[in-house]
Amino acid sequence: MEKEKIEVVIVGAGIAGLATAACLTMHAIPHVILEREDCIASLWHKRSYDRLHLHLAKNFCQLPHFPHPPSTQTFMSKNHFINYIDNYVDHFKLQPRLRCEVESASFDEEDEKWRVAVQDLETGEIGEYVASFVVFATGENDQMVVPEFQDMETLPGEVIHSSSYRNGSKYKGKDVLVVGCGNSGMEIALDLSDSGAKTSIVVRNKLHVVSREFLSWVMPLRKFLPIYILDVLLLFLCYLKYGDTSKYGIQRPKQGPLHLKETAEIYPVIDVGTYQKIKSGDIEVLPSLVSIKGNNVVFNNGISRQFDAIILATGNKSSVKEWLKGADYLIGEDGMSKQKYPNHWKGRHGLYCAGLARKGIYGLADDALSIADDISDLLKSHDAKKLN
Ligand SMILES: Cc1cc2nc3c(=O)[nH]c(=O)nc-3n(C[C@H](O)[C@H](O)[C@H](O)COP(=O)(O)OP(=O)(O)OC[C@H]3O[C@@H](n4cnc5c(N)ncnc54)[C@H](O)[C@@H]3O)c2cc1C
Ligand SMILES: NC(=O)C1=CN([C@@H]2O[C@H](COP(=O)(O)OP(=O)(O)OC[C@H]3O[C@@H](n4cnc5c(N)ncnc54)[C@H](OP(=O)(O)O)[C@@H]3O)[C@@H](O)[C@H]2O)C=CC1
Ligand SMILES: O=C(O)C(=O)Cc1c[nH]c2ccccc12
Repeated sequence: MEKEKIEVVIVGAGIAGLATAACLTMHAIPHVILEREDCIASLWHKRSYDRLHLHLAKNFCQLPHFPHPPSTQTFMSKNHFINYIDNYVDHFKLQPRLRCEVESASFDEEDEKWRVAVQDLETGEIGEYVASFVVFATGENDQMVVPEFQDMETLPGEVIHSSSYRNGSKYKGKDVLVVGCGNSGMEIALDLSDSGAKTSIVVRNKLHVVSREFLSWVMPLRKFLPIYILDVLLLFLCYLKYGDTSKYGIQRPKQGPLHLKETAEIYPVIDVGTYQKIKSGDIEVLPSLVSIKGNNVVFNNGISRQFDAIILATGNKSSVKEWLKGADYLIGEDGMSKQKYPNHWKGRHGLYCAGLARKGIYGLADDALSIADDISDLLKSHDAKKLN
C-alpha cells in the first residue's frame, strides 16, 4: 500500500467511530475509518451473547442525527440494535476499510501532520496515512481481561472468556462456573441456568444490583436532581423489590450506584432476572477462586468443587496504549480518557478520542458531535487565515 493523504483518520469502526464519521460527513469533511475486524461494530456482531438487550432505554442508545422511530421497543435487543447500526452506515454511506489494523500513530512536528502506520491483514502489506487529524475510537472493551489462576492449565474442562459465550445450549446438565459478576457474568449465569446448566457464580466484591426499570425511571431525572437523592430513591425502590441482598451473598457498597458510576466509573449490575434465581438457590454464589487442581476448583472459604466448564466474565480493557505513544496527557494507564469530563475528548495537534469516557452509548454520541464540530471549526479558521 502506498502513502495516502486524508484530512481525518478514524481508528475503529465500532459505534463511536461510525458516529464520528457520520458527523464528519454532515460537515463534508473527508475521512477514512480503519477497522481491524472483517465487520463493523465487531463487539455487537462477534463479542456478545445472543440474549443481550440494551440496558438503557432507547433514547439513551441512539447515534447522532438518526433517532429511533417511536415504534422501537424501549430496551432494544442486540439484533435490533445491529440492524439500527447497519441502517446508520447505509444512511450516511459510510465505507470503513475493514481488516486494516493501525499499528502506530505519531505526530510529525516538521510538516504538522499525523503519520498513521497500518497493516492490511488480508495481504500483510504495510502502508501509511498522512492526516491532519486522528480520532481513536477503539473502545473500552477491546481486549479480554483473563486472570491467571494457579494451575489453571490442569483443568480438563473448557475455559472460555465471556466474549466467546453465545448461549447455553451445549451446557445443559453440566456443572458450569461463571467467574465475575459484572453485567456479562450475571446475565450469562442466568442464561446458563435457563438452559439447564447447574450454575455457580463467583462474587468476590460488594456490588449494586439494580432493576433495569427503576434505573430507567431515575436516569432522566439526572438533569434536575443531585445524584445522592437519585441514589436514595433508586436504592429504596430496589430494597422494595429485592429486600436485603446480603442474605444471598451480595453485599451492597456503602456509596450509591449512581455515585459510584460517576466517581469511580463502576457500572452497577442491571438485573434481568439473575437475582431471583440466586434467591431461589438455582444459581449458587461462591467466593473468590484460589486455585485449580485438575478437576477441583478451590475457593477461598476452603471448599473445593468440580466443574465441566468455566466462563471467565472478568471484563475487558482498552488497547490504545499499545500503538499510540506520547499521549499520556490524554490517556491514562487503563487506556481510558484521563482528562476531566466533559473535556475528555480533545488532545493536542488534532488528536481526539471518542467513546473512552465510560459514558455508554449516549456519551460516545456526544463525543462524536463535539469532535466533528471542533475539526470543522479548525478547518474553517485555517481556510479563513489562508484567504487573509
Ligand atoms: C456485552 C456488552 C454489552 C454492552 N451493552 C451496552 C449498552 O447496552 N449500553 C451502553 O451504553 N453500552 C454498552 N456496552 C458498552 C460498549 O462498549 C459501548 O456501548 C459501545 O459498543 C462501544 O463502542 P465503541 O465504538 O466505543 O467500541 P467498540 O464497539 O469496541 O469498537 C471499537 C472498534 O475498534 C476496533 N479497533 C481496536 N483497535 C484497533 C486498531 N488498532 N486498528 C483498527 N481497529 C481497531 C475494534 O476491532 C472495534 O471494532 C456494552 C459492552 C459489552 C461488552
Ligand atoms: N446488556 C448490556 O447493556 C450489557 C452491558 N455490559 C457492559 O459491558 C461492559 C463490560 O462488562 P463485563 O464484561 O461484565 O465486565 P466488568 O469489567 O464490568 O466486570 C468484570 C467482573 O469480573 C470480576 N472479576 C475480575 N477478575 C476477577 C477474578 N480474578 N476473580 C473473580 N472475579 C473477577 C470483577 O469483579 P471486581 O469488581 O471484584 O473486580 C467484575 O465483577 C460494562 O460496561 C457493562 O456494563 C455487559 C453486558 C451486558
Ligand atoms: O450515564 C452514564 O454515565 C453511562 O455510562 C451510561 C450507562 C451505561 N450503563 C449504565 C448503567 C447505569 C447508569 C448509567 C449507565
